[in-house]
Amino acid sequence: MANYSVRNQVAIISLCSPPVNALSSDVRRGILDSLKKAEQDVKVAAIVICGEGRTFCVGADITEFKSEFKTFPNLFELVDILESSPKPIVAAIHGHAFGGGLEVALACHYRVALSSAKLALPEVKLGILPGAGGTQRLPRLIGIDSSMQWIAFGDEYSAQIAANIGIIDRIFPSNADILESAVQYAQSIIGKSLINRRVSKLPVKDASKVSHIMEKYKQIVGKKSRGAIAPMVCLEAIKHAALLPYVEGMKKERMGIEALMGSDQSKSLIYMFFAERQVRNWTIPGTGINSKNTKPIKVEKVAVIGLGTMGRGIVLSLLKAGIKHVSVMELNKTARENGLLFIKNILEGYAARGTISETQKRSMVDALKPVSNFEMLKDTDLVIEAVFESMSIKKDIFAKLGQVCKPSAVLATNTSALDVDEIAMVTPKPKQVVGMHFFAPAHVMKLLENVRGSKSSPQVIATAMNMGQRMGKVTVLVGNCHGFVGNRMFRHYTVETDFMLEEGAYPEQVDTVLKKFGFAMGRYQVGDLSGNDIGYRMRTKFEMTNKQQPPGAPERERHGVRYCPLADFLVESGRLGYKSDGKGWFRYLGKNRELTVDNEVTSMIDSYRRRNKIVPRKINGEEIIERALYPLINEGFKILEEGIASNPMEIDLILVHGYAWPRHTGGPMFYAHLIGLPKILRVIERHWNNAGLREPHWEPSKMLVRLVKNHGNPDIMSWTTLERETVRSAL
Ligand SMILES: CC(C)(COP(=O)(O)OP(=O)(O)OC[C@H]1O[C@@H](n2cnc3c(N)ncnc32)[C@H](O)[C@@H]1OP(=O)(O)O)[C@@H](O)C(=O)NCCC(=O)NCCSC(=O)/C=C/CCCCCCCCCCCCC(=O)O
Repeated sequence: MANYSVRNQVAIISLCSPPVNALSSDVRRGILDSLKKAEQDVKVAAIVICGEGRTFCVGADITEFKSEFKTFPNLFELVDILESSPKPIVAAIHGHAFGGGLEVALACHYRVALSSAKLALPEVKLGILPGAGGTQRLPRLIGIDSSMQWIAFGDEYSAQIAANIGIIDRIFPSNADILESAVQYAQSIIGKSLINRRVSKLPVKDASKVSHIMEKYKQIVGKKSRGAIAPMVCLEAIKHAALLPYVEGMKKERMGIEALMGSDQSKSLIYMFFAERQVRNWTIPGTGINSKNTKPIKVEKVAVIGLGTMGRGIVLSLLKAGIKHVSVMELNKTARENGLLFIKNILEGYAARGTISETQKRSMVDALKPVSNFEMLKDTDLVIEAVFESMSIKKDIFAKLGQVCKPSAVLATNTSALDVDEIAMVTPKPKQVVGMHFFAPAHVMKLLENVRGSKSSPQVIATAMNMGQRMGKVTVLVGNCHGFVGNRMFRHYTVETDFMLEEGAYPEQVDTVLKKFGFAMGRYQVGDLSGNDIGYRMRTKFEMTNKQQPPGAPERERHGVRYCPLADFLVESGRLGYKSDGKGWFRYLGKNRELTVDNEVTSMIDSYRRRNKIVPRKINGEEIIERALYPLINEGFKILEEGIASNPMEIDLILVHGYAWPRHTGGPMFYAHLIGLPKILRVIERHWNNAGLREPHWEPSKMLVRLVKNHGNPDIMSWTTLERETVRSAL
């Protein structure tokens, strides 16, 4: 709804729909009714639209997208009604003016804002476009070039930047009273002509350059938003602002939003939006323990052990989170000096770019406390161990931590696959131990996979979850198993793509198909970028690599299971990827590391096939997608079945934020839901029937089988509940 009052000739329409004043049908109706009152009241000479509570308005109510967003007044009807008002309207912005909220502001005749306010047209991130005139009004205010930048990427901008380019007419200090300031501003414009204040009537300044600008953004969007439809539709709509009168441009904008709204990509992106918020409400399956009934321990002093790649990133994340005391312990002198230098350089970079102020930088540097022995960690609240991935080294460290740290200290291990319970058992209080699996580089990557050990106490889990959120990470709580959620699932992707290489595909073909699906890089380029030796080291631990096999052992089998050694050959011939002189699955040439197909790799694959009498066959794109992605989905269901994740959203967040799964498909589980579970199961069963135990990753998840058998193609939101009911009724 909207509240209405009048103060000294100024009508105030305040949006009132906590927590973020989304433009639900009630709010739109409230604005319209209030506007009518203001227009009819002869004592009113100007109008202010503001937001109650923490923000101006975050845009259309996303929860209404399925139904109510069309009811009168629709948002695009409302903005035209506002703009045509005979009385001047001032938008008073604090907090956020996002999406439809900014479109409402653009339809007002003046816009004022607190300096702390943020503005954006982020609809593209939900797979739609600003369909309430945003693509037509913004170019008339700031030009085609800047509009494409704002709308095709959907990023937020400060009120000051918005003022610099002409969106905001007046900025007030962040501690000013926005309503009071806006009312005074409104009084100052009473009686002024509105001729140049109706944005839809303005010309587009850089209209003549539209083709050139369009080409530029098409290129950028093609690279940055691979496979996403909405950014291109946004660009098209903005182009029409330059070429057509407002009313005609609006028709094009309408066509654009009609094409996008309800599309699979938009559904996926909206699902992601809610998943990112839902994940804060963590729960331990089957226990009743959750974020609502468990309080974290107060954390003021944190320590990080190890200043290698992971440790450095973790320290930076803690500093950015505002932790004022971060002890860093690295016993190797060179690693310590390099690590500290790296951290300081990154902070310098943030300050130079204005991401943090000089004062913030200084206080972050002051917060760094190098320590040289375990004793110095005795009053630390949270210790994050980030040393080399070796069980014996980690156990050694935890045994020492268990002796010196105070009983309430939370002891976290940053491991990507090791058993958290085994590490915990060397301490006197295993309930204080938890896993915190960061992704490299930890100060950049948004994902944190927190691992609950079988003994971790609820309070300790809550503390790790809370710390992840303080660091601004998408923090997902998972159970303890080999590889946790992400690595456990992703392994199948690499295994099955390698099998396709054996059978007839080549790395460039696989990568091209995966990029078309939306991955920023294909499986083989990712291997080259992160280093093919990482997987090799892991396989070495399980005595699987080519070199470790006794003479005469079957080349295509390990421990009775199908195996493809091509990745081993690659590493054993020194082709680790980018880092080994640009040689990996591909060759990377020149300063720009241009990816090229390397005949040496092609010959290696061909001669391997000849040696093993494999007659290569043509593998099409559909088969590549199914075989690369479906085993991973199957594993996702096994993870749900075992309670390692408590719902599909958690799995999807992990794959999207940690493994670059294309966001616009919603992650593997949402993608499975879009494809339909019966089809997914059919393909999995076909492979399983053909391969059997030689390819165990195709063994269908029991949960998936049960869901399809009992419910056909149930909605993703009901999967875990239906599974629980089925299992309960079977007991
Ligand atoms: C940055 C934020 C604004 C704030 O962040 P933060 O402070 O961290 O708070 P959050 O935790 O994120 O949010 C708090 C709670 O609020 C909920 N929330 C947030 N935004 C919305 C929203 N827009 N709608 C509903 N609910 C919202 C959030 O879920 C939290 O809830 P909870 O506490 O977890 O329960 C951040 O919130 C943010 O970024 N929000 C999103 C902003 C955004 O994306 N805005 C754009 C929305 S889309 C829009 O505005 C579109 C406008 C054009 C519509 C055109 C309409 C015309 C259509 C006609 C065409 C007809 C087509 C027909 C086709 C057919 O027939 O089908």
